[in-house]
Amino acid sequence: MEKTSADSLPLTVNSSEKQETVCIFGTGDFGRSLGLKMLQCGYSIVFGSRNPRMSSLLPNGAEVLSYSEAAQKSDIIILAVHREHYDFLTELTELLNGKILVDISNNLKINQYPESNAEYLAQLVPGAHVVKAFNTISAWALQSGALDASRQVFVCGNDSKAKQRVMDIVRTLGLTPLDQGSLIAAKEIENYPLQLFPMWKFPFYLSAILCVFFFFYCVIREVIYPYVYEKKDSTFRMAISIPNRVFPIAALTLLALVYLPGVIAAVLQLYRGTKYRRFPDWLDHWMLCRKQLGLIALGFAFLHVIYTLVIPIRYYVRWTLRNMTITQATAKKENPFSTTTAWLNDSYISLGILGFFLFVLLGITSLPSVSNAVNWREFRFVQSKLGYLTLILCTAHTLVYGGKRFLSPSILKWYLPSAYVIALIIPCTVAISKMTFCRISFPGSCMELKEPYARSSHIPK
Ligand SMILES: Cc1cc2nc3c(=O)[nH]c(=O)nc-3n(C[C@H](O)[C@H](O)[C@H](O)COP(=O)(O)OP(=O)(O)OC[C@H]3O[C@@H](n4cnc5c(N)ncnc54)[C@H](O)[C@@H]3O)c2cc1C
Ligand SMILES: NC(=O)C1=CN([C@@H]2O[C@H](COP(=O)(O)OP(=O)(O)OC[C@H]3O[C@@H](n4cnc5c(N)ncnc54)[C@H](OP(=O)(O)O)[C@@H]3O)[C@@H](O)[C@H]2O)C=CC1
Ligand code: HEM
Ligand SMILES: [Fe+3]
Repeated sequence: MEKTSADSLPLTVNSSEKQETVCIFGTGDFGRSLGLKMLQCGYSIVFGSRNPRMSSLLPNGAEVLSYSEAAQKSDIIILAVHREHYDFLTELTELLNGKILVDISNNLKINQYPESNAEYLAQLVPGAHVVKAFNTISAWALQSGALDASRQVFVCGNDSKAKQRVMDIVRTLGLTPLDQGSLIAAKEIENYPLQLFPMWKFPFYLSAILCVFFFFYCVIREVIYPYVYEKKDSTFRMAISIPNRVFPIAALTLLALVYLPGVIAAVLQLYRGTKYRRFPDWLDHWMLCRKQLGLIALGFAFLHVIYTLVIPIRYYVRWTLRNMTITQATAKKENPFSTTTAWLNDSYISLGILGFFLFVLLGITSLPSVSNAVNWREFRFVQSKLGYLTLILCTAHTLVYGGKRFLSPSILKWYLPSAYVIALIIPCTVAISKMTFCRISFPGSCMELKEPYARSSHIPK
C-alpha cells in the first residue's frame, strides 16, 4: 500500500541533501513510531511486513512491501520484531548478506536467553553486520517527543563501519549514541530497560530498615516507657516528635555511610600495601551507590528541617510553654537567663543550618547539568572535602544538641540511651578515621578515584 507524498513532512535536515533509504521490518508499535520519527528527520522509509496490504496506521510517506522486497531497497534494516519471530529471517539470509541489521529488541526477563538477542540474530544471519541499538528508547517517547529521560541510545556491534552508520542515524534523530563496544556488550544493554533503579535498591532498603528500627526504638523510650511507669498517653509523639528524631538520625547515618566506604577502601589499600587490586564486590557496589545514599540522606534532612520549622505552632509545645509560665508565676519562682544554655542552643541550631546549607550544595552539584559544568577536581573538592565538612557540621550539631545531658545516666530508659547517642557512633567513627587515615594515604590515589564515577556514569541518572 503506497502512502501519500512525503513533501509535506517537516524536515529537520537540509532538504536538498538526499537522505538514505532505511528499511524497517515489522509494522508494530515500535516500527511505526521509529518510522514516523525517521520520516520527520528526512529519511525515506520502506516497511517490510508479513501482510503489506493489511498494514494500517502507518506514517504518511512510507512504503510497505513484503519482507524480501523491502530488504532489497536498503542496506540498513531495522528489525522491529520480537526475538521469538526471528526465524523468518533464515529464508532471507542470501538477501541480507553484507547488510546492516539493527537489533532493537528487548526481553521480558533479565537473562531470559543464554545469548543476547543481537548475538542470536548474528548466528541466524551470519552474513549480516548486526548492530544493537534503540532498545532503551520507548515507542511512546519516540512518538510524543518526551525524550528527556531517555535520550541515550546504547550502540554496540562488531563492524565499526556499520556501527558508525547506525550512530549517525541516532544523531540525526536528535538522540545521543553511546558506543558500548562489540556485540558482547549487547547482553548488558538488553538488561538495562529491565532494571528497576538498580543503584537505588540498597540505599532504599537501608533507609527503610534505619527508619523502622529508630521509630520503634523511640516508641519504646517515649511512648511505652511513660505508659508503663506513669500511665501517661504519649502516643501523639508518633506524629511529629518521633519522626523528627527518626528523619535527622537517618540523614546523619546515611551521610556517614556515604563516606565510610572511602575510609574502608583507604584502610584496605594500606593493609594490602597496593592500590592496584580490585575491591571486594560489596565495597565496589557500596562505592557505586554513594550518590544515591547521599541524595536519600538529603531528602531526610529536608524532612527534619520542615518538621523543625513547625515546632512553634504545635499545640503540645504552646501548651507546655503556657503551663511553665503559669506554674512559675503562681510559685513566684524566677527562671534566670542562662548564657551557657543560650550559647549551646544557638550553636547547635547554627551548626545545623550550616550543615544543611552544605548538604544542599552537595545535592546541587550532583545534578548532571551542574556536574557537567565543573571539572573533575572541582567536583571532587565539593563532593569529598565539602562533603566531609557537611558530615562534621551535622555531627557537631547533634553533639552540641545533646550537650550536657549527653551521657548522663538519667537519660537511660530501660538501659536504652537516647536514639541520637546511638546515631552518633557511625558519624564519629567515620570522621575520626578519616582524620587518622587521610594523612597516610597513597600518593596519586586521587587519579585512581576516577574509576568508580566513570563506571557509574553510564547508569541513567
Ligand atoms: C547530597 C549528596 C549528593 C551526592 N552526589 C554525588 C554525585 O553526584 N556523584 C558521586 O559520585 N557522588 C555523590 N555523592 C557521594 C559522595 O559525596 C562522593 O562519593 C564523595 O566523593 C565521596 O568522597 P570520599 O572522600 O569519601 O571518597 P573518595 O573520594 O572516593 O575516596 C576516599 C578514599 O578511598 C580510596 N579509593 C576510593 N575509590 C578508589 C578506587 N577506585 N581506587 C583506589 N582507591 C580508591 C582512596 O584511598 C581515597 O583516599 C553525593 C553525596 C551527597 C551527600
Ligand atoms: N514498544 C516499545 O516501546 C519498544 C519495543 N522494542 C522492541 O521492538 C520490537 C517490536 O516491538 P513492538 O513494535 O512493540 O511489537 P509489536 O507486537 O507491536 O510488533 C511486532 C511486529 O513484528 C512483526 N512480526 C514479524 N513476524 C511476526 C510473527 N511471527 N508474529 C507476530 N509479529 C510478527 C509484525 O509486523 P508485521 O505484521 O508487519 O509483519 C508485528 O507488528 C520488539 O523486539 C521489542 O522488544 C524496543 C524498545 C521499545
Ligand atoms: C536548617 C537546618 C537545621 C535546623 C534548624 C535543625 C534544628 C534541630 C533542632 C531544633 C533539633 C532538636 C529537635 C528536638 O528538640 O526534638 C535538632 C535535632 C537534630 N538534628 Fe537538626 N537541624 C538542622 C539540620 C540538621 C541536619 C542537616 C542534620 C543531619 C544530617 C541534623 C541532625 C539532627 C539530629 C541527628 C538531631 C537529634 C535528633 C533527636 O534525637 O532528637 N539536623 N535539629
Ligand atoms: Fe546499590
